[in-house]
Amino acid sequence: MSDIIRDDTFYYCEEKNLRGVECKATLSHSTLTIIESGNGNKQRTINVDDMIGCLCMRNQDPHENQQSHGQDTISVFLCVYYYSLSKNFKKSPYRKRETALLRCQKYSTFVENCDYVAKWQSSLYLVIHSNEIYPHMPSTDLITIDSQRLLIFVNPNSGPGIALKTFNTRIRSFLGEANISYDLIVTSHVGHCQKIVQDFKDLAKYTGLVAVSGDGLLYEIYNGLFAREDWDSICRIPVGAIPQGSGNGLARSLAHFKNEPYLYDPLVVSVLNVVKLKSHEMDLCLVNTTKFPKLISFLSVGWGLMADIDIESERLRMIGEARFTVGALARIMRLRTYKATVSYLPAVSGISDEEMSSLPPLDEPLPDQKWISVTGEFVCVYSSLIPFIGTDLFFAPKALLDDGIIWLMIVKAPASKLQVTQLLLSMEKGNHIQLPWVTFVPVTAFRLVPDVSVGPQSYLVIDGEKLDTQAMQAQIMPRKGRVFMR
Ligand SMILES: Nc1ncnc2c1ncn2[C@@H]1O[C@H](COP(=O)(O)OP(=O)(O)OP(=O)(O)O)[C@@H](O)[C@H]1O
Repeated sequence: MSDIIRDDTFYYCEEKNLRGVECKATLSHSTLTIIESGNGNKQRTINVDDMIGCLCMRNQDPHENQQSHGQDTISVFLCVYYYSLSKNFKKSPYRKRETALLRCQKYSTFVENCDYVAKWQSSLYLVIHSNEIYPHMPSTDLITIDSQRLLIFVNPNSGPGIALKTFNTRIRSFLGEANISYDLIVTSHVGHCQKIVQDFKDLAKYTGLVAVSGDGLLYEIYNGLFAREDWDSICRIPVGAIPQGSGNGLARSLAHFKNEPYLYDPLVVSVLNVVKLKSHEMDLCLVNTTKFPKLISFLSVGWGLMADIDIESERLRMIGEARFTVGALARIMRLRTYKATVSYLPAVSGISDEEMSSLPPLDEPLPDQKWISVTGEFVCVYSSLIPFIGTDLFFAPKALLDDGIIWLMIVKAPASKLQVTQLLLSMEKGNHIQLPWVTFVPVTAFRLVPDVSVGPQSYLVIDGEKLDTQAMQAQIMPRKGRVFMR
């Protein structure tokens, strides 16, 4: 097979037998195959896609040294870490941590065996980790694992407040197994992460920026990047999402794209997306509001019912994502409607890139052509770039990372409490888009002008972050950002 990168004889070891059984190990671009010598039936195939890293280590087993009277001082071990897809007792799929331990005794000295295992280790790194040339980096030198470094932000107050503990107890060991270097910043207040990203001189030296948090810290990362002078190049730095918040739409959506068993253990599938260091282009959205002329959104813009639920349930963040259910019940009991004009540019309207870059600003009227406007009372206006806006909120079932589309939902009044309940319940499976009283359209831009002169006001919520009700306009920025996804 031409695909073979390395093959050699090792001893396949288990915890209780560190001498191991002689085997042949063959590494290709897609698998590591270990076959017991003289017993072709005993074969183990590990998908490269499931591997996160490997370590080279010396024999540490005191019993073995006693048994062999200290004679085995030459062996070197190669430990491969992988997370294979398995099924639990309920037959639900999950990622199970496994290791393959191979003992090398090819040469008569420890140093020679060490050198040899190091060669295997380098080959494994090359196949496990993406060696893509990162567009945000100043140089196009060959990227090696030693030159990769992540800047990781942890929000200790995300969701139920265990993000830092989770980092120390679980995430750190994933990074160790993957041999990924990193700098860690624990955020201390609102806006801390955004300021660091905005002011960090040498940010392009990092392979990527990672948020161990909810979507709120990711919003700070994107807006910190957007505030930089080098935005046009630095926007290509990959961003990673490790979910610890009460709203984790991006992490959930990435798992959905890869068909990964997210619900069983959101952390493991999300860490896998980061440590492979493979990135994909992602649409972003430019949002102008009356008070904030330029914001970046990677997730959603909401106003009305769903925005109210998000904001009013924030004080329940300690209960994690269940806060949205409790908040929804409270809001449906006191259902409100709001007056506004909503205008949108359907994605099928065949608008050129040039026209997109010269859309009228928020304070100027929209052209009649191509734009559709609706004035009246609304229950909810909500948009998203990606499929999931929360773990159980499958808002835009057809959304892709880089489809160039803002998926816009408009729910006009009147709508009964029953209808609104049906809307929220059917969102779990993405069936809300078929409800006859829901308008769900792919657009490239939209404008919302609330009538602030009357009645109760809602919030304007961008990626889960609250603004007072104000006029806003959003437009797609196709493939402007990047995200870590294996
Ligand atoms: N140390 C901190 N203390 C309090 N707030 C912080 C801290 N660090 C960051 N923040 C802010 O917390 C907000 C919410 O963060 P995050 O998204 O991580 O958690 P979350 O529980 O999912 O919240 P939400 O669902 O509101 O986004 C962010 O907007 C960020 O500005």
